[in-house]
Amino acid sequence: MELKATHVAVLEAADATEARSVDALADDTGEPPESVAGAAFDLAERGLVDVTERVEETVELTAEGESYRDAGLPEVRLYRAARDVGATDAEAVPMGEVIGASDLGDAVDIALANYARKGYGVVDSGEVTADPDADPDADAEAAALDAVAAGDAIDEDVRSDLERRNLVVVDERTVRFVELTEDGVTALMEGVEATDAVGQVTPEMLSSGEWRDAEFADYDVEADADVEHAGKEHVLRQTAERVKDVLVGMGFQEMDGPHADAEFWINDCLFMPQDHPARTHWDQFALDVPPMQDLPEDLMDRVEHAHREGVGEDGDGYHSPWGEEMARGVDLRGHTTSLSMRYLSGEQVGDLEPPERYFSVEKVYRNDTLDATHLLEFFQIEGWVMAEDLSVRDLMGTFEEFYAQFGITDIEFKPHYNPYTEPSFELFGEHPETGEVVEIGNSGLFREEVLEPLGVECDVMAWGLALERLLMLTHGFEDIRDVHGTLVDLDFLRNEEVVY
Ligand SMILES: N[C@@H](Cc1ccccc1)C(=O)O
Repeated sequence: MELKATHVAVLEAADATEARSVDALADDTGEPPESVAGAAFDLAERGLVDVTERVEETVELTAEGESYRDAGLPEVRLYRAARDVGATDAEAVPMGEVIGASDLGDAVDIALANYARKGYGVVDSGEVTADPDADPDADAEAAALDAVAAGDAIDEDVRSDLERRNLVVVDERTVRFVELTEDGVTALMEGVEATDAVGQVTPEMLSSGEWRDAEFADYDVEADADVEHAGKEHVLRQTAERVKDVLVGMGFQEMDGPHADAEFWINDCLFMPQDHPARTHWDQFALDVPPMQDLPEDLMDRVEHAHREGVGEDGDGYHSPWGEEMARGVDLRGHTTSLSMRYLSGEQVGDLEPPERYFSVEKVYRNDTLDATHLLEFFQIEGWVMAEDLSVRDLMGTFEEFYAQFGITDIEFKPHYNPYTEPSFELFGEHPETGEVVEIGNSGLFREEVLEPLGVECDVMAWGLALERLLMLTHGFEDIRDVHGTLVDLDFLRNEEVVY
């Protein structure tokens, strides 16, 4: 039998009693592993060898993982500090005191993000408890960091927690093994010879004229070609564009505005009291930049009045503190309702006359804990309709019409509370794979306390829907990180076409 030289070398190096790895064969033959793998696949097609594959994983500590292995996990250090200053499960100690007693530095947020999850205690309203029964010496994640450093296997669940915290990285590689078949053994016994047929012309062959006498190997027109993955629009972007088309088709115009905005537009205009828990850095990202100067003074006065005294005849404000300084602070917007406020106030495109419809499909930022259904930044489908005499039926009808365009016809509504809408409704849809009911949006009719300062005299119904959740319902994936970030499902992103 005549074979190409690499094929002969691979066949001779392969064994009938032991599957040998491509790397081992590459060492023996002196050929690069890719050529060995290519030859092995050709030989397998002729039935001379079997090729099997195995995915091998290696787990390694990241620099951050390494640093916690030395200094201790931040939540463990927080727990020890809390116990040192006398916290128990019944005795909460102010956060400042606990942090002061610790050596946490900028690891405080990381400590807090993991503290309760691991049962060390509770962090609430700036105070920390510490469960005396918790045993920091038995911390499974700390033990796993040591195990990884020693090259030992660790528990799957702990591993995914550590991966999520970016304390370990898992590398996967496919290892191929080649084993001689009976036909391969027979072929070797009968004798295989390397053809001197040339597979590829080289520049040297051309300049020396050697090509004239060479015998060329047949060109295999049936051989598999490499798959080239061209750049393409991300499925989320495709879906965003589709959402825009649908809303434009329903008569809406698009809004645009700053990602980093004054709290005034993000919160104060929305009648969110300045001491509302959602306005702390636990929930939103504050920016260390100068306060925003450029805010409409008269609107600010009216908003302040609504907060302090309320609006209308029997209105009653919050009687809680309200300060301009906080209103001028700049945050990454936690919702795009800040854009709705800018437009409704007339600041963005001048005064509006009903009926008007506006939308945006834009990014928002929240200090959430990353998990299968939460991201720290995601796209919100914001929208509002300004018209006389709107009712809950109009709101529901609009959603039914919108979601039907995506094949979703079983939307459910649940009464909800927002400081800025009354009534308010959360929207839910059924996950096509798990059957679970997933929250997909939040909506309502803006209150007088919001509309009057803005100078809007008719009704406004409004909503914020999550684009990623819409995609979960239409495509059935269960983890939002399949489309975002470092854990994305590349096959899905490469091959999925968005057709609604
Ligand atoms: N801002 C709300 C959504 C919403 C917008 C407008 C009115 C009511 C609700 C959210 O982010 O959840």
